[in-house]
Amino acid sequence: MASLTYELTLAGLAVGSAAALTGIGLIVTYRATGVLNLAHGAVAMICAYVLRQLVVVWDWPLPLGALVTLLVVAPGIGLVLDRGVFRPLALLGSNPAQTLVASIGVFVLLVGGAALLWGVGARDDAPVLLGDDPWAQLAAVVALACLVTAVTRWTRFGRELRAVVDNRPLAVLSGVDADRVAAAGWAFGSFTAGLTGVLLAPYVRLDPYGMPLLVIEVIAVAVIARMRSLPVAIVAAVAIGVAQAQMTRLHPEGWAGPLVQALGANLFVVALLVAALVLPGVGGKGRDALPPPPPTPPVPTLLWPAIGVLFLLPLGFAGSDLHTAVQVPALAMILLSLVVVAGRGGQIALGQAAYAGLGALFTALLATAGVPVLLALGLAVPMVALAGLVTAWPAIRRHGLALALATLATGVAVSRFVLTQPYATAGLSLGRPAGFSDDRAFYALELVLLAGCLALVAALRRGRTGRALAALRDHEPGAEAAGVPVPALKLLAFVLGAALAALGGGLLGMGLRAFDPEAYDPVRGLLWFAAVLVLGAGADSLLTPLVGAALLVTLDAGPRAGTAAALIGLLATQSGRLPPLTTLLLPKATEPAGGRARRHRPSAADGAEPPAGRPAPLSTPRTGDAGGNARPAEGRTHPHRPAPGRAPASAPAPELRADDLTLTYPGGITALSHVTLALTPARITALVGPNGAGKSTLFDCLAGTLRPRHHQGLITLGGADITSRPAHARTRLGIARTFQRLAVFPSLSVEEHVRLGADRGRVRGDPAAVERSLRLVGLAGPVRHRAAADLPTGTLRRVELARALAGQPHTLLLDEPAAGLDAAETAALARILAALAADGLTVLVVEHDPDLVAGIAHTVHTMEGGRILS
Ligand SMILES: Nc1ncnc2c1ncn2[C@@H]1O[C@H](COP(=O)(O)OP(=O)(O)OP(=O)(O)O)[C@@H](O)[C@H]1O
Repeated sequence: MASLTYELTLAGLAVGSAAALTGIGLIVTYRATGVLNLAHGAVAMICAYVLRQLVVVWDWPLPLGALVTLLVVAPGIGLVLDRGVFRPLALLGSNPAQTLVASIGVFVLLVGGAALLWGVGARDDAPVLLGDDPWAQLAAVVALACLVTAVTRWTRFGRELRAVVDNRPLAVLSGVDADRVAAAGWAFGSFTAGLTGVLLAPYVRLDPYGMPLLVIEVIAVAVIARMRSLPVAIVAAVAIGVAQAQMTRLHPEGWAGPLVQALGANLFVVALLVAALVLPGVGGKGRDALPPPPPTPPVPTLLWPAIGVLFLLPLGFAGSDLHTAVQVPALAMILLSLVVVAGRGGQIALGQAAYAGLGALFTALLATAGVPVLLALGLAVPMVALAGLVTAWPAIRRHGLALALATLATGVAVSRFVLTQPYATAGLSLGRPAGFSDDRAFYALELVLLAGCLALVAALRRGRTGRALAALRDHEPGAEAAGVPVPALKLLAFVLGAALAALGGGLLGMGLRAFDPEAYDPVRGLLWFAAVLVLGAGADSLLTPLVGAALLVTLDAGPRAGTAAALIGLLATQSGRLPPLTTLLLPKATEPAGGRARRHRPSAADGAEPPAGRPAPLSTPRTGDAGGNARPAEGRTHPHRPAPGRAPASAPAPELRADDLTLTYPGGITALSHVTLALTPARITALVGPNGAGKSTLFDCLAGTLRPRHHQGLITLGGADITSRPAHARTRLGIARTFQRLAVFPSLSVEEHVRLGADRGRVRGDPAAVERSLRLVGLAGPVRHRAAADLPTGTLRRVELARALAGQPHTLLLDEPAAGLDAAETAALARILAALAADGLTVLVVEHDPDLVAGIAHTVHTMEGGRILS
């Protein structure tokens, strides 16, 4: 027994060493470049193939082949990735989500390229480089980690690396060549990937798909090490490797047996899932969502019948052509699911293949149990939607890269623990519905279902939910401030995406007349995600799934496997620099306004259309004595002159107050210390003070962006405790806010912004609310149809204000509303705020502009050092 334990420990050490090596490479690349390289495993696979080519096919001596592979090819790949993909992206100022898409592109490109060059079959003749002594492998890994640590601690390069990691712009200003540091990071990272590949190749299946995915699972090790600590990465890798090996000894009876065996073979997947869902580490501060789409024109109405005809053409096909075409509508539905989640919702969803696979699996299970197959599919879709709810619930709370990893890990886990396990898939049969067994009839059925799904998604995109999803994608805190329940909406996107993917997956299985887990491999999920982004889901277009499915199926049916992956991967590596390809099918973009752009010449009669680059002043007339000139005395009553665009106040506004708030940030800074503040209803309260006084923190506590615990103080509205109410719920209670840094949604038009506010505010369903708000801020002219991306700051401040007012709040919180406004615009703003207060609105203004404060505020509070002084 002891010797078995030792043998298994040795086996675990070998796996753990390879995992540790991957962890070291990922961490060094991440530290030097900020990129979590999902393509690390694909580089490992390419290097393993190259060594095999040199040594086995071309008969080079092993040491020479190894030297060339590890010291020339591997670092060379890293340098090419740096120069050709990631540095240009960094120069464009890409966000982490774009970088992640590019690394998925590299992954898909290398997998497709390897399939094209070496075929998809597994090779079992990879040369053995180091022998199979795990202690030697572990020693090599520890030596490498020590070397990296020594270089970073004690060399000039190491100091430069640490400077770049801490603060890249400052390091560059201090004369550090950050590009050189990044290039070295890429070269080293690729070297470790190459070493992992050539060490692992003799012991795992060397094929284009298997090894890259194997290495992706090992990202767990780097996440556990918080993308920082090499010793933690090594210990975690070895511990998981050894635990995984020891689990192979366990053979419990009954149902647990196969599950424990699956766990023993996939412990790194479990670790990745737990690490991505629970541990802090990667992402966090980065943008959660994919970037807003570039401007695209709406699909011309005439194009749809043409596309319809193209999709009807295969009904005239026969034989293998028709059989191949059967896959297109099914795949289009899966890609449509990605348009909803990633295109409109902006969420990075890398596990969509799993939902498609579950759709096919549940359909097959029900059909095998005797349920008619069409009914089985109908039942499978809500079942997978439920699975989507359960799996997305923990993932949606993650941000940035962690969300990407969580969805990827979920997809891989479903694939490893369900789709590929005999206990779930043995003895399954999957056929086609009665009456639709021949390819032509089945294709027609698919077309009907696809048309229904397209109509459903089109309706969703046009309505409230579509607007809210686009807002969520463009600016999450802004969407929340507009009353959008962000977690629930993300969940809805994932659930809807899972349901559509399940329908497509089920049809794909029926088309093939079998449940084939390979059709739903996680690598395919990455390919589909990249395809949708490259072809235009970034542009959020319904054309994308149709074009994408036709392209992928056609290329995959060609003579060379891997063509589709290589092409999509190549395009994805250039994402951010190329327009989405489906836009090439469309006429040139004019004015992007959520598909409703209209060309319109400005005229005086149009209202307040601002001249280019210079917005017109707000349209509110001077009201009372708060017109921007005279300072209203505290407690003085204004003549009640309602703002012309605002519904008359019905009841007095409830009082919003903070009581005894004390808030300390994680770094130990006490931003608020026993602060009490009450906003007098129907009055303007200003909060002033030096930088760092705590104004924004107090503002965020009132708005719900920050939620103190109860022992840290109380926030009440009309006497009711709202301390734990989230921001969107406070918006619905009538507390609207704007942001210090503009929170607008670039892809939405001015009018859509205001509609969003009206959809989710205190008063909903008032048909006049949108017009009133637009008129109030002077945006009722043709400018209402223009996308926010095209407008200057002054106009956008008015858009934000109109959005906030459209829900008819009783309390308005404004964080530096005059930032970026010129004198005329500031005076106009003062007039409108005075009119709003005269109309019964409670206003809080955090502002640095003394003139604005002096002109409008009834009460001025000064803050300093986290306290209210007066
Ligand atoms: N997320 C955070 N983590 C840690 N410390 C923070 C955070 N946000 C603010 N602080 C610190 O809390 C203190 C109060 O900051 P706050 O932004 O509320 O001040 P402010 O008066 O709004 O300043 P400004 O006018 O510059 O916006 C400052 O010392 C700031 O550095």
